[in-house]
Amino acid sequence: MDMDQLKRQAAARALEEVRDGMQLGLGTGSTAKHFVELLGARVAAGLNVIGVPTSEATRADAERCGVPLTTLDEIDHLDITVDGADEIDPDLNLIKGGGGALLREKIVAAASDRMIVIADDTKWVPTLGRFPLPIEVIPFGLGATRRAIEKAFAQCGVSGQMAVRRAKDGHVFVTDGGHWILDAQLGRIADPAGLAKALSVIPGVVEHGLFIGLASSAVLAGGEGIRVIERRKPKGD
Ligand SMILES: O=C[C@H](O)[C@H](O)[C@H](O)COP(=O)(O)O
Repeated sequence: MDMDQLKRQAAARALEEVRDGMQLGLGTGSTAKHFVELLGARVAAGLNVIGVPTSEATRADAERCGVPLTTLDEIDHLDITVDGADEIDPDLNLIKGGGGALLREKIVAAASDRMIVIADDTKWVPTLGRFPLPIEVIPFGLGATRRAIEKAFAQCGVSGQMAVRRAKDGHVFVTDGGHWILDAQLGRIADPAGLAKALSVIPGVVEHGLFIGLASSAVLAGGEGIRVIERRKPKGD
């Protein structure tokens, strides 16, 4: 079975958790796109839900698939967010942002009662850090922000190359919020919660791709079937 089929299977399993009347966060990326498509088919068949997209790409997909949309200004909470991830560790801490949507994804996940992460099982890692950590930054004063990030890395016992993300055409990648992304090749992040805290207080850092204590469960699709892993600690811990 190819990777895309596995992603679709994970998305289909998460869809089983969706009930009529729910308010949903709609993730971004190739796996979340499957969820939006499958959800659209259920909406066409009469399911009544409303979604908040985590990117302009997902907004376009949801509109194409006929999923009704709203915003976090119009509703006060979400029942479930379904989103992909770049890495998932056994505590269900995540690295996200490979597609550049980490800021809106984190806002939406934090506003949700539950976050279900959907992925093929290659995303499951014993320790986060193999995937470059995306850090969304304000272009102004980037040199100072980089130095502060490097200091935070040293304090947290990690190090590695950091580069401004570029789009395929060579131009600097600009997020939906108008910011830039630094991708940091850290290799192994022994204390993701500590690093998340250290990065969050740096002026110029808008958000980072460490999602700590936000995922409630992970649906992992692999050659041997689907595994659902529930988070042991309560949300927010
Ligand atoms: O910014 C992008 C998101 O965090 C994605 O959820 C993440 O990159 C995983 O994407 P994919 O399902 O395409 O591997």
